[in-house]
Amino acid sequence: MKIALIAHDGKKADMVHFLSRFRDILEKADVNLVATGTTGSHIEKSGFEVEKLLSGPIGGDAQIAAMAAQKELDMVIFFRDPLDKHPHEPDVQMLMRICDVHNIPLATNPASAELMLKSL
Ligand SMILES: O=C(CO)COP(=O)(O)O
Repeated sequence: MKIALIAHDGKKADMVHFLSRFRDILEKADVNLVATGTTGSHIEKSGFEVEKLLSGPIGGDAQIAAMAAQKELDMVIFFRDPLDKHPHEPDVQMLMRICDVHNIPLATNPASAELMLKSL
């Protein structure tokens, strides 16, 4: 089982907090984590093993979308910051579209991500 993790800057602390809350579930389900670069660094610092891709604005979101299109992901958790602007918004939209095209579970906030993890 592979889960992709992405968080905009204003949501990185929320991502780390969220993963810490569900550490048990993630370990029991033998989940492999992959993340965009800066999100991945934060996650790593909190004690998780995670594969780090490029930072989002320079192609990390696109890399995650490519993995989703190739059916390499079981789930995507993307804590977006709806109150901030992002220069790579087209990549963000593309990632979400690809998840829909390939019917990959996508959570964009902690409440939905919690429901998805509890289903593991
Ligand atoms: O920009 C992002 C998502 O759109 C996240 O990228 P980083 O994890 O590298 O900050």
